[in-house]
Amino acid sequence: MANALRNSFKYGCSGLLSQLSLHCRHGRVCASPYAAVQQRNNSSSAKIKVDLDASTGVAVMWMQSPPVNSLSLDFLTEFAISLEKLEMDRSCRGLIITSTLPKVFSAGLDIMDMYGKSPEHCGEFWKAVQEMWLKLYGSNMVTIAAINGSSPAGGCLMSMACDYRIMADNPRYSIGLNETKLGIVAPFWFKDTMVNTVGHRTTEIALELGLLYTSPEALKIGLVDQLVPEEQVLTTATETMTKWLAIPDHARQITKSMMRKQTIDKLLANREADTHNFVSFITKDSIQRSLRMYLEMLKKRKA
Ligand SMILES: CCCCCC/C=C\CC(=O)SCCNC(=O)CCNC(=O)[C@H](O)C(C)(C)COP(=O)(O)OP(=O)(O)OC[C@H]1O[C@@H](n2cnc3c(N)ncnc32)[C@H](O)[C@@H]1OP(=O)(O)O
Repeated sequence: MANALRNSFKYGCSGLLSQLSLHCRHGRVCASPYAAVQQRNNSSSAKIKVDLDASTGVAVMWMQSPPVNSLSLDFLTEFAISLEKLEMDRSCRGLIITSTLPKVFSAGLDIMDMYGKSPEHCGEFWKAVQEMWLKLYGSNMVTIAAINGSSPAGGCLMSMACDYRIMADNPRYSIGLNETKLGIVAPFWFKDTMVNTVGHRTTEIALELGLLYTSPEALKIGLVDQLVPEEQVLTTATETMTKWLAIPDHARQITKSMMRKQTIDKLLANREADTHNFVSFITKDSIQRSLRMYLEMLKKRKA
């Protein structure tokens, strides 16, 4: 199944499901009758569960991949397929992303998918990371990250790709792009997404030092938009969604596109080179050593 889904990446942004779709009025993509039948049911797969409330048009995507919702190739494949299904479903206007796991929203990219793997695997993995970001950052839906735990690196990228971020008010939870701490470098589109969120100077300091911010610090720099007690993260996201959905879709979507298109187009124009760059960087012996040391550090910290 995962292989079949992954093959859909061959078609770029318009994947397997998009081939079943028709273009509707107002440029909104809608599903074929076949796909619509599929989408009305709430779907659940191994790592992601989606609950779509037909009465409100709001879907909640639960990340449920223990121990830490790391973004593995399989996870990213399921994520992209779930997102694409919702995108094509005319009844769905809003998406809330959250985690079923205690303490962790997402630990970011799965380090095991970058460590000791072939260049072919690394290339496939990176394309899936790009696809996740392209789909989420460019989504027509209102997207809200309900961050109910730590969200480093790729988890922070996923949150920043949403329209609004609500985080649990708990100083034990952290969020940020900490790549340099692993001895790796956030690519330009991670950097651009953060610049668009918190500004150039804050991003410069954050990226060079690989800073992880506690939730109060993240609010202060604007990396998240709101802090609430942990048990209220999802309800607040649902209330916030109602406000966003009160805005006519077409006006909000065009505005979103105006704000984000340039950043998206930059990756679209450089996708191959970006993939090549990642593969040649990540497979270097020195980088592999850094990743091994980081994995050992994670294990030691636990012991
Ligand atoms: C041109 C080159 C471009 C390169 C660009 C790369 C871009 C992005 C990079 C990333 O996203 S790299 C991932 C960075 N992520 C992190 O640094 C997070 C590391 N993890 C943590 O800090 C903690 O695990 C946590 C998320 C705060 C949760 O803490 P907790 O105490 O609840 O859990 P742990 O005991 O630490 O972990 C449990 C278990 O999961 C393993 N693990 C944790 N994170 C990852 C991960 N990202 N990938 C794979 N595995 C992970 C951890 O090692 C533990 O494993 P076991 O010891 O149980 O086997």
